[in-house]
Amino acid sequence: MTSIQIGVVMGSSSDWDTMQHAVAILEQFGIAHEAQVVSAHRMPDDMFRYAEAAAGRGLKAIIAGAGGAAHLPGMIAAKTPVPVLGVPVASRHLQGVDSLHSIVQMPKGVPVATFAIGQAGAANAALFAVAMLANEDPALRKKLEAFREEQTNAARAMTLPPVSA
Ligand SMILES: Nc1c(C(=O)O)ncn1[C@@H]1O[C@H](COP(=O)(O)O)[C@@H](O)[C@H]1O
Repeated sequence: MTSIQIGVVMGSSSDWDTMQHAVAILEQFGIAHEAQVVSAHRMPDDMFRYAEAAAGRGLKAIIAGAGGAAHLPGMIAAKTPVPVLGVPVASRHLQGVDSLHSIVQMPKGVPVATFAIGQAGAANAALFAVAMLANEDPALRKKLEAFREEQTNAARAMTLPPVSA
């Protein structure tokens, strides 16, 4: 059995709409992963246990998404040396600016790599995790290069509609 390489955690099942875009990328690249709800606020003991066990379990990175007072990524980072990639989930009242600020402004010494708010940020966090793994995995590096080439070709093929104004 392949051991889990990337952990995906989120503060609530309401974050899944956003965070599933990270999981979709990991699936596309065939990365062994897990996804679950772990909240620093609502289940702090579970969050501590998850973070404390991460390195011993062989996780190479943890993608952590949360909205509002998004302390989850930072608190996980405080309890593990495994790299934490933070995804700000768009919140109901402040559109995720609160989430972004909560995640990005970590004190010196406890870094969280912070991505953009929402689905693109979730997908990019997963692509970043893939790029990290690809440093040690030539086959994965090839897949990533093919993905990027496809993206480039799609952008080159973009056309614009006629002026309608
Ligand atoms: N920011 C956190 C944490 C945390 O940081 O530990 N736990 C839950 N939440 C966030 O609360 C929002 C609303 O959650 P509900 O929809 O469950 O009320 C979610 O975006 C979640 O990430």
